[in-house]
Amino acid sequence: MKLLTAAQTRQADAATIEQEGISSADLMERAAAAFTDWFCQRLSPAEAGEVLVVCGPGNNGGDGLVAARLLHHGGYRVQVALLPADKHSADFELNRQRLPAAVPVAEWAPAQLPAVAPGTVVVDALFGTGLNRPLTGAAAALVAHLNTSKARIVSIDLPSGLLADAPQPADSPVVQARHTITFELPKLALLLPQNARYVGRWQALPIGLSPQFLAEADTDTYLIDVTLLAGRLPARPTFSHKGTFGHALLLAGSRGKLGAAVLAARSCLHGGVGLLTVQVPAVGYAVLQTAVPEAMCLADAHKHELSELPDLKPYNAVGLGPGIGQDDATRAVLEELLCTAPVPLVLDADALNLLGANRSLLDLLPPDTLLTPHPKEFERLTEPARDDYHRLELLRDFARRHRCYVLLKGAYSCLATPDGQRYFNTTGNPGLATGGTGDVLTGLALALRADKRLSPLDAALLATYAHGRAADLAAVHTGQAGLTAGALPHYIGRALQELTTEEF
Ligand SMILES: NC(=O)C1=CN([C@@H]2O[C@H](COP(=O)(O)OP(=O)(O)OC[C@H]3O[C@@H](n4cnc5c(N)ncnc54)[C@H](OP(=O)(O)O)[C@@H]3O)[C@@H](O)[C@H]2O)[C@@H](O)CC1
Ligand SMILES: Nc1ncnc2c1ncn2[C@@H]1O[C@H](COP(=O)(O)OP(=O)(O)O)[C@@H](O)[C@H]1O
Ligand SMILES: [K+]
Repeated sequence: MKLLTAAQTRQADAATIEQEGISSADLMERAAAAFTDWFCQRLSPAEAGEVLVVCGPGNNGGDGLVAARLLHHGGYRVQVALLPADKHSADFELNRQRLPAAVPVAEWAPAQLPAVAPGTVVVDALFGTGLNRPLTGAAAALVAHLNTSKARIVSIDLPSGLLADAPQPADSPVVQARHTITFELPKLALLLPQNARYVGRWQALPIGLSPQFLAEADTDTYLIDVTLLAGRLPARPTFSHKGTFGHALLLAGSRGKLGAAVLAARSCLHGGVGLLTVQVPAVGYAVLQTAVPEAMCLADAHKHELSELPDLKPYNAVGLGPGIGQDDATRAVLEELLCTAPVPLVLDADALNLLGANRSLLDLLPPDTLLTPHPKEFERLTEPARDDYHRLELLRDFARRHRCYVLLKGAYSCLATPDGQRYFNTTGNPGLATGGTGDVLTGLALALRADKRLSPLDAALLATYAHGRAADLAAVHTGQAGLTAGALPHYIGRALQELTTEEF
């Protein structure tokens, strides 16, 4: 699926209105009805108590007015607070007229803002995608008032004061919502860690925006979801053999960190690789042979660190990084790998830290290499980012300059491609915030990179999505807190199966 800018969202609204021959008020009714359905499914009138709908002057405020009417008809006790404004949108005016007289409406002037009791349910319909500058004056005062009230705030489309897809000063007034209910597609701002305290939990509700517009919209930013991945993972042919799915080499582990090698190796096998060879420091030989009997094992000459690169001819892909440490001998292995690599590479963890500490090695990165840094590792490869938008710029620049794929890991991991595209992942949960889950991702990405049937992009997209999906499947049984990296590989097969396409 595509991610649209605020401007494109407005165009999508307009295209839908034109193509369906409906009025903008009809579309507003549809959007607000979707919001109200969501609301009613979660809170009964008794649970909600008094619902305060706070409306701005534009169409976001119009959504709020429609929601107030629908909630009133649904048996909720509703009152409406209006932000004082000189002008209002036409659909705001229309829905102001349509509001039943039984719903109390008051303009809330900044000098005398009524108290909002703790626990009050507030529907925030002040500003949405039309926000074009940080809030000041009466709007800023109202937002500060709501934020200090301990109300339960639900934002329509966006937390008011938050720009949909652009940075803003850190001290801008923004509503702190518990839930943000957005329309059709998430906005970029909802995916960024720096906005988590405003957004709360978000959900995108379909409102039937023009499929034609969405299909044709020009974008470089996508969501990794089942729609995007459809047809990218071919089924395993009946007469396939282990050679069909490639032979991967995993270089991992050091003294005290052999678990990383075990996790990545198991994950690679569950990811469907044909053959796996793991090279570990000599101290890890018995560990690997016992813990992962399906893998062949090479013992490095060095007891505690990786110090030598085997002949790479047999392999379709090489993964380096999990648990390797940053010894000089291991840096030399990385350098040799970059200079000689005739095969696709996946680099993670200390392989990235070694690159960061030895920046001249970056020029040796073979094209289409996949790097999987978390934000700290990415910073070591580049520079400290001013904010999440700046980090995304650095990410795009890095992937372009080095002609590689970079997966910046997090709650919504973002894959940047050599041609400047960005893909945000939609699977996974906070259960993944535990040691070793990144090693599992490396193993899975290595398996898919070794599969000659997949492009570098498809391998990276499928690995990212299936890793998060495996965590979602696992959490059903383990809960999020009980999720361990060791449990994750057992769910990878099912996650991949869901994505597999049988050709007809
Ligand atoms: N048919 C449709 O299109 C549909 C739209 N939908 C809904 O519409 C929402 C977008 O509506 P919108 O475009 O009217 O913008 P909105 O977010 O209400 O704010 C604009 C108003 O705020 C003002 N303003 C801006 N910044 C300001 C600031 N810092 N401080 C103060 N004022 C500021 C600006 O005036 P300005 O001063 O810039 O002239 C203008 O008056 C969208 O999020 C969704 O909820 C859904 O119903 C689906 C169908
Ligand atoms: N809150 C979260 N929600 C979803 N995914 C998460 C969250 N926290 C971490 N992850 C995922 O877990 C993995 C952690 O990787 P990493 O930080 O390298 O861990 P480790 O080094 O311990 O293996 C990444 O794939 C990341 O996207
Ligand atoms: K809002």
